[in-house]
Amino acid sequence: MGAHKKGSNNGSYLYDPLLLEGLDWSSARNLMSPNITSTDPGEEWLCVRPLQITDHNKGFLTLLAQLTTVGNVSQHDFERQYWLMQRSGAYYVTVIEDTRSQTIIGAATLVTELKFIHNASIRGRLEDVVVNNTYRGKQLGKLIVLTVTLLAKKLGCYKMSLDCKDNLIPFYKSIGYKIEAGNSNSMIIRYETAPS
Ligand SMILES: CC(=O)SCCNC(=O)CCNC(=O)[C@H](O)C(C)(C)COP(=O)(O)OP(=O)(O)OC[C@H]1O[C@@H](n2cnc3c(N)ncnc32)[C@H](O)[C@@H]1OP(=O)(O)O
Repeated sequence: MGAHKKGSNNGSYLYDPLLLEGLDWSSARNLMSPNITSTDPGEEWLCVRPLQITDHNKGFLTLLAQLTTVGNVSQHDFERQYWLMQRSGAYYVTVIEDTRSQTIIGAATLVTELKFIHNASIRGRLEDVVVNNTYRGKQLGKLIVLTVTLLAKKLGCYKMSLDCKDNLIPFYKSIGYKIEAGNSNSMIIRYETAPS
């Protein structure tokens, strides 16, 4: 399946950046005004691309700290996780860089999960969505979520799902996500030994 093929990148990206070039933005045409896309994000200093190993030095973890607890993640820890993700082929961590300051200002992850069901298909999960608070309200949240959502479709996922706080339901509804009656509960067990 496409999602788990080794990309043609030389190791400098988490996944093949060419995957972001052929996304079909036609279904998102009415969801944003003006119409921005991953290849045309509206400003020449904005770049939507796969995570790179050098993003540790571009504030990627500082950005994630605006989403949740990151903890003490050294460069070594970051790089180990990066290579494990790249080797698995299932992680599509996607970022927005402000190239003027070489800072990561937005991120979202598509995690793909191989299935036996649905004709041995793939499903997608949306994870770790965040936009730097000084850049919010400019459609970059919609842009990064739609980018990985369209990528999931392109990779052949039969569905994409997410967990979010109640106050974000309108945000996700505005870009096409739905609460399915009787089928939208999220349940959890938290393990005390692991950070929350
Ligand atoms: C699956 C997950 O990862 S859920 C976790 C989501 N991430 C977070 O909660 C981290 C902190 N929050 C953020 O980083 C940002 O607020 C985001 C990513 C949720 C939204 O980023 P933004 O760049 O501000 O989004 P964008 O400008 O595209 O906003 C789109 C719309 O959603 C609305 N919206 C954005 N954030 C919120 C919010 N927290 N609550 C309610 N509505 C919101 C905006 O008002 C806007 O509406 P409009 O188009 O009618 O004006």
